[in-house]
Amino acid sequence: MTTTTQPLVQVQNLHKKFIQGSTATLALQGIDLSIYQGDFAAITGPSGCGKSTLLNILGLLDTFDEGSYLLSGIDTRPLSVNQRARIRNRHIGFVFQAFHLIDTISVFDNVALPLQHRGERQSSIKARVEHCLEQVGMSHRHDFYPHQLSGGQQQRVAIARALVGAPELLLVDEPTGNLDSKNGDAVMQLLLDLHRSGTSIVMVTHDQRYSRCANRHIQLLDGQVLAAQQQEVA
Ligand SMILES: Nc1ncnc2c1ncn2[C@@H]1O[C@H](COP(=O)(O)OP(=O)(O)OP(=O)(O)O)[C@@H](O)[C@H]1O
Repeated sequence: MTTTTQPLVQVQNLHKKFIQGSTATLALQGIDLSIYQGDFAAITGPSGCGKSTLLNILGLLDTFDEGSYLLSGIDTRPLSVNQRARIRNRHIGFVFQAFHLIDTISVFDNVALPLQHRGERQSSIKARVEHCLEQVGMSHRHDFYPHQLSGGQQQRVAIARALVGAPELLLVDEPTGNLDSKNGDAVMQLLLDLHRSGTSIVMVTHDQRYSRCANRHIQLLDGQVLAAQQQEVA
């Protein structure tokens, strides 16, 4: 698909430090990065290089110490906690390695949660949740509970939950990390289909097979961008 020149994500000179007791860790040390609408960007790098920290900041789940982060042109730095939560709910979908589904409610209710937080009408929630469950091939399990599903099925439901609010940006952290290769391949195929249908995706992965599926490859090392390049999709 065609990429436009409008950056969805524009990060400049981003720094993040964690203090734990007497130890300070410079997790991000001057990251510059632009993600465009229509991109599928894979972030790779050795353990501890700052991949999840960067993804959490892009998802407004964490803050940074120095630098700037514009999301769709909005300066995220001065936003209040409530404003961040609202933008997250409206513009960003998050998929985690560990799924993070709520075990005490059904598949349908898990997927509906982001729309319920928006206060949408029940009839439109129902239609949208059904559509997203259909999209990830999980309609037949809508009244199951998460613990009654396989890992691959749970990840599909988590993807449906991330998609339900029609986010501009899907952030995906090691989506296949807890899956066997068959389920991992199926989840990756689903992400590729979503990208083809117009979703912009940033994905952290350790798996080279999957990073080759992306059209941009961003390599981190020690909290810095080692290389960022366009690539032919494998
Ligand atoms: N909450 C925290 N408190 C203290 N240090 C942290 C915290 N979160 C991350 N770090 C440190 O920041 C560095 C970057 O961590 P991060 O989780 O971003 O790495 P990563 O590249 O995602 O690693 P992995 O591939 O192993 O998941 C690590 O050295 C980590 O120990």
